[in-house]
Amino acid sequence: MTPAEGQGGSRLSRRRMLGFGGASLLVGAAAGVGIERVASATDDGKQATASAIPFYGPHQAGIATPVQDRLHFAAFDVVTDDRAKLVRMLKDWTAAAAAMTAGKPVGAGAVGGPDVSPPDDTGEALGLPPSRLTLTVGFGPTLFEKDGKDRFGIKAKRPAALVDLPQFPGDRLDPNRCGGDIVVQACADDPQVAVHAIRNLARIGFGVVAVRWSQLGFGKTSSTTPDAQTPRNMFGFKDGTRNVAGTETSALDKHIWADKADGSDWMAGGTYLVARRIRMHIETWDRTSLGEQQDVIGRDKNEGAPIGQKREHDEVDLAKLKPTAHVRLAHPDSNGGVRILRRGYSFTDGSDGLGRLDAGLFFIAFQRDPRTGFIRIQNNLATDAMNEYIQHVGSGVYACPPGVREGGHWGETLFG
Ligand SMILES: C=CC1=C(C)c2cc3[nH]c(cc4nc(cc5[nH]c(cc1n2)c(C)c5CCC(=O)O)C(CCC(=O)O)=C4C)c(C)c3C=C
Ligand SMILES: [Fe+2]
Repeated sequence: MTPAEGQGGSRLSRRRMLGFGGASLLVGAAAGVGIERVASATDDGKQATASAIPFYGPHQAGIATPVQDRLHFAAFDVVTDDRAKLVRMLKDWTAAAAAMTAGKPVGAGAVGGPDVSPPDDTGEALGLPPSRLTLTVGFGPTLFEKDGKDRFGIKAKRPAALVDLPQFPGDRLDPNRCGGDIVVQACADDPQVAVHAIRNLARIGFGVVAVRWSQLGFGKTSSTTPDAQTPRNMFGFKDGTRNVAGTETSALDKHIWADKADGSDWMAGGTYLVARRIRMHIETWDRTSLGEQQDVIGRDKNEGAPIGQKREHDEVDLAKLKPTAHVRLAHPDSNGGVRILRRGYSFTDGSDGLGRLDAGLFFIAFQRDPRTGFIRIQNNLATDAMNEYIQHVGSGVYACPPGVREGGHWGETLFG
């Protein structure tokens, strides 16, 4: 396997057609058509090019990147014990991810190939711009060891920070919405682009991985761009006011990016992702008075200002908030100064059979170490007044490796 094979989308696809879906004939012609279509699709409008987020770099995109409108988050189980097959798939995923984030189809494309084989790309993103698609990969604790078995010879490389999350008071976790060996976070401004990306990765991974659970999200509940208008969550409050901004380089280095000094060389430049599916009891909240809602959050509902202040971005005066206010308990000053980068989305999956909206927050946070980040804060939230209105029902923790260099692939620092 040469580096070029591992990286170049079209060259890789020509050799790996079977892996992408069975097409192996007339590949040169098919690839030609695919590339031409890509060119016309992206040349049509300047916006298409402008809306591509670079895939390669020192850190993975989709973390400090300005938050996109939509999410498709998928956790996969690895269904083989064959390390070579897993690495092969990660290389194929990388080539596909690099293509899709640039607005190009997977492999030889969706059309123009041989009639007798399924196309490399499923086609629903044909003609759509990149839509700022980012694909971010993470590795769960079970990739390193599952049922006492070191399936891929990487047990010794499990970072100390990749701890299993403890059971928190009030958790009602559904095992079918927890864990996973590998996770992919797809974010884009167009839901079709995000869904297309996950669908094609799942298809490429057939026989190596299987989707364990997934989550769609809309209405971002965080901001990594403080100048932009802060979005609102399903409780109607501005969410993401105080977050780590993508431009805060020193805060990112201190609180988000892992370092060699943390003990795992292969994770330097990476980070740890904690995901929680949090059901919000909307009907109960909607019967709660405005004053009580504001006391629960610790901010006013209109402006988003901290209680006792006037403007959204005014400093929080913790003493002015109720001791059980969410913002007071989550604030860095209540948690040893730690900061996390929140990147969650709202979800609604219709109603729950009892007439209640099945809705909530798909909480995603990136941090340098979950022990001092999410776990510390979540423990402090044990007395949060908001707990009466929410329930954690899904969970996962994953090590997100550093970004991919051109010619490299996802998992290179771990498996290389
Ligand atoms: C363990 C971490 C956190 C969980 C879980 C969590 C759930 C959660 N949060 C809201 C709504 C808001 N959170 C806000 C601020 C905020 N929340 C966390 C952490 C968790 N939230 C932090 C670290 C902060 C920032 C604290 C600070 O520095 O001031 C806010 C206020 C606006 C903002 O600053 O973003 C809201 C609103 C919900 C609804 C929820 C679970 C469903
Ligand atoms: Fe919060």
